[in-house]
Amino acid sequence: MKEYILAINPGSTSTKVSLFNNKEEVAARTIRHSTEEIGQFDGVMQQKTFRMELILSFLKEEGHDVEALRAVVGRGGLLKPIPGGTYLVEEEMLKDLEEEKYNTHASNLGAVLANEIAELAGVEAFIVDPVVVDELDDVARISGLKGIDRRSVVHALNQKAVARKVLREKGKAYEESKVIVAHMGGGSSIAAHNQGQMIDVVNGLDGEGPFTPERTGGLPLYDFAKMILEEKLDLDDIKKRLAGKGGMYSYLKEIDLRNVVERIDNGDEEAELILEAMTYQVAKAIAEMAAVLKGKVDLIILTGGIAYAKLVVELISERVDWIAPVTIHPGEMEMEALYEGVMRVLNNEEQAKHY
Ligand SMILES: Nc1ncnc2c1ncn2[C@@H]1O[C@H](COP(=O)(O)OP(=O)(O)OP(=O)(O)O)[C@@H](O)[C@H]1O
Ligand SMILES: CCCC(=O)O
Repeated sequence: MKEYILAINPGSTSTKVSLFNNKEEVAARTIRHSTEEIGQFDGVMQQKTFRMELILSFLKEEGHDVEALRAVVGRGGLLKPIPGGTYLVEEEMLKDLEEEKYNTHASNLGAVLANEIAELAGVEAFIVDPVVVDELDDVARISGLKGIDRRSVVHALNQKAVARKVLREKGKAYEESKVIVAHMGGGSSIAAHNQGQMIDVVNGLDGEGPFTPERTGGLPLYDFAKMILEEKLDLDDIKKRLAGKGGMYSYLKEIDLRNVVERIDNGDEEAELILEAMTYQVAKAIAEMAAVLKGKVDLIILTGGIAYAKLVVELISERVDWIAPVTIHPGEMEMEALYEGVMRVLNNEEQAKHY
């Protein structure tokens, strides 16, 4: 009987898979990929077969066959700007992802892998709240240079799921609240949620806002332009410098924040300064979003893997808790949010959207 939902969340260093049945996560695995494993591929799309085989092995080892799947859902990637919701994976979407029309990102594989497995199972594939969910106010799109618009690239899936959960626990509705969510992981995004709409976001992928373990965030533009010319960097070099080899890694050769905290505990002053700078920049981005919400902020929520670090939470909170109370929700709820998104469609509470 077709009863299971398979959720697939491809990240830069891992593929997370979960199997759900009847509101229960019956099996889950985070398959880690070493730098060597990933390094043998030219790009993200070339990793499709490699990751697909790992997902099929997961299913087999958990004692399930693709025939048992009722639907497959993947984390949505860099697509054209679209409203939030659950989308059917369709040809045009796959084409944009496979051609990397809107840039490269591990999550681009979400729809592609979901589609491959759904085809084997003879069922439909979906994505939910992809990273390009666009609810920006028009004023937020203006960059300051005609010809370049700001765009919404944001951990929409986790930001919205966490905001809904935290607010529900406080007896408030997401659609009636004004919150700032800072997702801090390998990448970071900070968004102003105005009664259910992310009306502005600090988009770390495009080089805005705070640096992260591996990304630069915003840079002094003139000096970066000089660096490009002096070092004769091509577009691939620039992308790597901005995401992958930027941020904390460029100073400390470290992307695992736990190791940085350990270095600080052992008296490493450079590590202490860099960590303080990262939290300082996150705090500034939160305050920027407070201005977007005209100072009327019900809650600030810190989430993502980095929110597990007590020191980070303390350093950010002491700079922003004058704006609104700070709540933490470490880690992410992405797998659960993918499942819930699909079930809303399968239960006819919502219509699947077309790309
Ligand atoms: N318990 C912890 N204490 C401190 N830092 C942690 C902890 N767990 C994870 N991190 C840090 O969080 C970062 C990764 O966060 P996360 O797992 O959210 O990222 P990701 O899923 O790879 O990327 P993204 O969140 O951008 O999708 C790493 O720097 C990691 O060291
Ligand atoms: C929000 C997804 C893009 C990123 O990794 O920052």
